[in-house]
Amino acid sequence: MALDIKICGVNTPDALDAALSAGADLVGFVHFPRSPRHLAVSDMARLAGTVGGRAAKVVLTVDPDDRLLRDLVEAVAPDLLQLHGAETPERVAAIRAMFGIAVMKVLPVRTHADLAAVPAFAAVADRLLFDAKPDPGALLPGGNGRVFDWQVLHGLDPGRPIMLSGGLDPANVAQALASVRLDGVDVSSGVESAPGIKSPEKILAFVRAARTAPRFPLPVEGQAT
Ligand SMILES: O=C(O)c1ccccc1N[C@@H]1O[C@H](COP(=O)(O)O)[C@@H](O)[C@H]1O
Repeated sequence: MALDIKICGVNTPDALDAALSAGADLVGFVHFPRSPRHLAVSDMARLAGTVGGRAAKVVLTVDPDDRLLRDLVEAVAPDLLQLHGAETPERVAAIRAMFGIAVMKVLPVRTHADLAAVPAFAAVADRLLFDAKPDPGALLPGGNGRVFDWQVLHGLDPGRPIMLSGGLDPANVAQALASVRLDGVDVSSGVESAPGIKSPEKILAFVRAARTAPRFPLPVEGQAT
């Protein structure tokens, strides 16, 4: 499967240009007022309206109510809804049914025990995104630049595309892709020069590093492919 590369927290035309010209497959727009990447519905609609089919549009929300989702869906016409809160499998299924839009559920991970809910979410979500679990009381549920032990995902096969996020950057994304089987990678703070300020150079370096990385499982030396 081709690798999906998502640049998230895109909040300006320059950041969007950088992500699109670097060749990102998905661009993420955050609606979460505490985030330095937050976009109001109308600002998101304006920015997302310029994507023009060059990448999939992802709207990120945290425990959204139906009203907010309806406003975002009408204004932005996303290709994918990223649910980054404590949404239950029942809520994920309801949102998917209500809007008829693919849903990516985020699962926060620190240890193997955090994967217990994978089958329940795999049954209702189109994709799963594994992100580093934030510390209790953290201001943001994601976008914290924290890495978790990728080996926790080793051997995981939920029957849905798997994306990885959490502290990825141009320097470590190749290592992540070599470590476990992934269908996609997602980055926000690792391609910024300051919180909420995307760096075009880092975006390009991230996409290049991810595109050229050997992916798990790596070929065994001397073995025919
Ligand atoms: O980016 C944010 O501000 C954010 C706010 C609320 C929920 C999630 C958020 N970001 C997502 O978190 C992961 C990991 O980000 P990072 O690369 O470690 O900075 C990613 O999916 C972001 O889109």
